[in-house]
Amino acid sequence: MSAISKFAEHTHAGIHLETLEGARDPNVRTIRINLAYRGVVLAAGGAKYVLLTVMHHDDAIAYAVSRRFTVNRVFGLLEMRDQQRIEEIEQALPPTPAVGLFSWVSDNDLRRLGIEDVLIPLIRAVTTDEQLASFRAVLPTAQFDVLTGLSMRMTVNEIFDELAQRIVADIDTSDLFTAAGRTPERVKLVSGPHELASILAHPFDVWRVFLHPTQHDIAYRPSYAGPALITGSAGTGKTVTAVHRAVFLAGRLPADGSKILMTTYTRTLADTLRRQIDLLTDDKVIRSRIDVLGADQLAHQIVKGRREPKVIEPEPLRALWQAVAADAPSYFSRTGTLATFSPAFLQREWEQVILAQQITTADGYRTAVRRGRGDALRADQRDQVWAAVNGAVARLAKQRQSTYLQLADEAVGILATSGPIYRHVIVDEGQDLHPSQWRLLRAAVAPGPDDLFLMADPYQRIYDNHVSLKSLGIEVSGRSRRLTLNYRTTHEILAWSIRVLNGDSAVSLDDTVDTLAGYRSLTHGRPPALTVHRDRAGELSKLIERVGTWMDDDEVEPEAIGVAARNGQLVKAIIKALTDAHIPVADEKTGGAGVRVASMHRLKGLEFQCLAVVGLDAGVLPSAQAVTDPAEDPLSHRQDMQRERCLLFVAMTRARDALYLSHTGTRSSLLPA
Ligand SMILES: Nc1ncnc2c1ncn2[C@@H]1O[C@H](COP(=O)(O)OP(=O)(O)OP(=O)(O)O)[C@@H](O)[C@H]1O
Repeated sequence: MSAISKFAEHTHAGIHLETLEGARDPNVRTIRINLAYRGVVLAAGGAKYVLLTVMHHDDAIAYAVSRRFTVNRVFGLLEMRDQQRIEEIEQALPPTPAVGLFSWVSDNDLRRLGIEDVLIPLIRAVTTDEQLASFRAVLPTAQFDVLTGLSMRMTVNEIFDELAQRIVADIDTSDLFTAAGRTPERVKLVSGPHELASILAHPFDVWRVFLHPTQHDIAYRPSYAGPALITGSAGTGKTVTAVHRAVFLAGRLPADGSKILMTTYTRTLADTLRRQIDLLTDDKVIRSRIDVLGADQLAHQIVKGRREPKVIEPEPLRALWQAVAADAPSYFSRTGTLATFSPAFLQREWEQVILAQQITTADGYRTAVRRGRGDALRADQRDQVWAAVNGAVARLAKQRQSTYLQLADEAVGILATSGPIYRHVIVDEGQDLHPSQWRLLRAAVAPGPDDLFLMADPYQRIYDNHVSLKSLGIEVSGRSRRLTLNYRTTHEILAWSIRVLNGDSAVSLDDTVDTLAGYRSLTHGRPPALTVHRDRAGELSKLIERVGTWMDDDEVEPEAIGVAARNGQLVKAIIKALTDAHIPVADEKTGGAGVRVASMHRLKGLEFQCLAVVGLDAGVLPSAQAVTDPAEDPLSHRQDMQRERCLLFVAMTRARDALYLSHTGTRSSLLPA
């Protein structure tokens, strides 16, 4: 800070900078920080300077001498390459192989995608993915990105479409400073020492400062004419992008009390969002304009303005449906046996058909379309279901209790008279919201430009809610964007996780079939480890060993370690085993810090440096309780299985650097071979 301040004070800043002999780039200089350290600086023209890095003296000189900066002819970006290393590699190159990794792409197509001419011979020599990966540190990032996409067999056109919005006309390739401004993922132009200090205060939260161009374009677009939908699979920075948008929009709000709502699936996730907003801005005015609430909290808060709502807890609710199902009449099933409706079936029918479509009469239910609800019901069965559901609703009313979905419906009614309460609504984890919650969000903001900004990943749908936004009056057509680069997980972990999805396709909230094309990670690491055990005790003792190694040998903080299992019983057993082994376990209730042990569902939206997913036995995953018997209803069975696969996918993609998997006895059929 003091070196930079001194530098800024002097009008003839250039005099503090030293040029270097033998530098690959004439514009690179170094600046003294103290006796031990030097900064490397790029003179970008017109008395503008870019601080590239700060290193020990000798390292700084070596860095400064080797790097070269150019302006990309297609995208106008400021790019850096390790010219010295490239020259060394080129000298050692064998003759261009007949079949290289990129033989199928013409030189012209490479150029069209922004690859520099000088790099083409090097690229032609690449024959394997590993070789390409080893070039990561020497090639300009954006060009390396393109090559990774090609190596994954994305077509030239697919990549071009991703990049098309970034093409710039009339580029002056000698104007480094303008190019720096076009490169927000690498360069941050600061207004002064205060902004610089706030950046240096959180060096590990790189996303606060540098967004990927697609993320940046999405988050900082001046305006969307209406609701916008951003999809992207796990770890592609949806939350980060949403947080940037929230702060950007909050900065533009008039000072008339207008507010932004940022909402997500649960209260815990809302807490995470709140922390991220606090990291991005310390401006109290901006902060005060953003409400962060879980979707249920929002419904509760609005109803609370009118009356004191009493929400039924999950356990009594389950008991209530059990009682209702026990009283319901029996019927002959498709296989000719006498059957009764299960409590889970009745509850799902209520939530997924009746509440979802706001059906209020028996006649309405008799003719309702039961999209995604498996086997058809005969008219007499529908009357039975209707009577049973009405029984449950009447019991709830008698107890003066409501479910959160009922509160959401009530809140919509309240807003219909009071009018919208937010200027913008931003939604994270949108794939799991219920139609009642969507109606509430729709009612919370007046239709118009920038009303709804929605983030969702249909491959991470782990509840039953399949929503068509259009049918709920939320039209996103022409305003959908996709994020494809995974910033969290290594290539090795991601490859395993994707295989769990088994090639299933998922329908997005805008009714299109989502695809994982181009979904990729740029970092590499160890492949996931999978261990098998004879009994649970053995499995848990290996888990303790694993967690111990992460903490002791790899020096990972306990809070950066997660352990996931499919059910609550296993979670309890793991907590006990870790506690007995004197490993600190996080406790949400007391706020105690430690390793986070939770069900797969509860890890949604979070991330861990090291993650263990245990108890992946055939009898545990898929969960028998959560999957309909195929003989009873094949369509529901398929949907339930896909949901279980997504759940495992969500769990595995919480891992950043290390993923450890284990099971006792026969492995789950959902694990890839
Ligand atoms: N541009 C970026 N630069 C650096 N890190 C980033 C960037 N974008 C995202 N990240 C990091 O990648 C990780 C995943 O980001 P984020 O949680 O926003 O993704 P997501 O799409 O919401 O994930 P999920 O759907 O799996 O919850 C986080 O650690 C985040 O800090």
